[in-house]
Amino acid sequence: MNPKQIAAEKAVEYIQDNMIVGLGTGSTAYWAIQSIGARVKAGLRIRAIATSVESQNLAQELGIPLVSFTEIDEIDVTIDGADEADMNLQLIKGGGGALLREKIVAAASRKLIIVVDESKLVQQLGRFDLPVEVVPFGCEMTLRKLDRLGSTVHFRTANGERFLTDNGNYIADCSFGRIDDPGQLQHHLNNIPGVVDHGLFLNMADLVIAGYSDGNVKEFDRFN
Ligand SMILES: O=C[C@H](O)[C@H](O)[C@H](O)COP(=O)(O)O
Repeated sequence: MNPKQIAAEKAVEYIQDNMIVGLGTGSTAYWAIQSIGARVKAGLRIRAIATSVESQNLAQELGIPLVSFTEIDEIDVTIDGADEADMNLQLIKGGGGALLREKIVAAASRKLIIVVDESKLVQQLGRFDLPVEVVPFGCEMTLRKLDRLGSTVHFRTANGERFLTDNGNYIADCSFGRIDDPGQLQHHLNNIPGVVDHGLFLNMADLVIAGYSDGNVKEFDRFN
């Protein structure tokens, strides 16, 4: 079994009957959705809310019942991936461009479980370029402001075009190098008009589950 699948299947053990479940996005969350789909088929009764069109489509294919925020105001548990997780459970997310919906879902969740393979565990955030979701209007100006924060920035592209998020925005990938003070960076990013949100998920994760290539799985909580 691959390490992503190992971590994802461990996380799915936390799901119980009657829960509202947040479905993450990406190649690790994919395995969690597959495993939830198999449990639903076997009789598990849950309702789910997806963090992207891609995850929503997968959930529908697997017969997982979906709800929207008009019907619920709290999510019991969300299982999502990450691009980096440090030992304080601070995260960089958004490598797949889904960070905004992921953050909305994470902020509505009583428990956020992050599933990763061992390569995502870092001492300090910043090796992975920080994805920032930017409104198209004035985006060149917004990019300059991100640049002035000390990053090397470029718009993400896909198939030769600017990558568009599910929300119709662009992603600016920002290379800050080692991020010594994520809280301060978050504050600066939140103050740039045109920045919708960014991939720093600070003090949001309750548990990180890491899968290892030797078949092991480890759980890290806030207090480790
Ligand atoms: O926008 C995408 C998400 O934040 C993903 O959860 C993150 O990029 C990790 O994806 P993967 O599990 O494919 O490495």
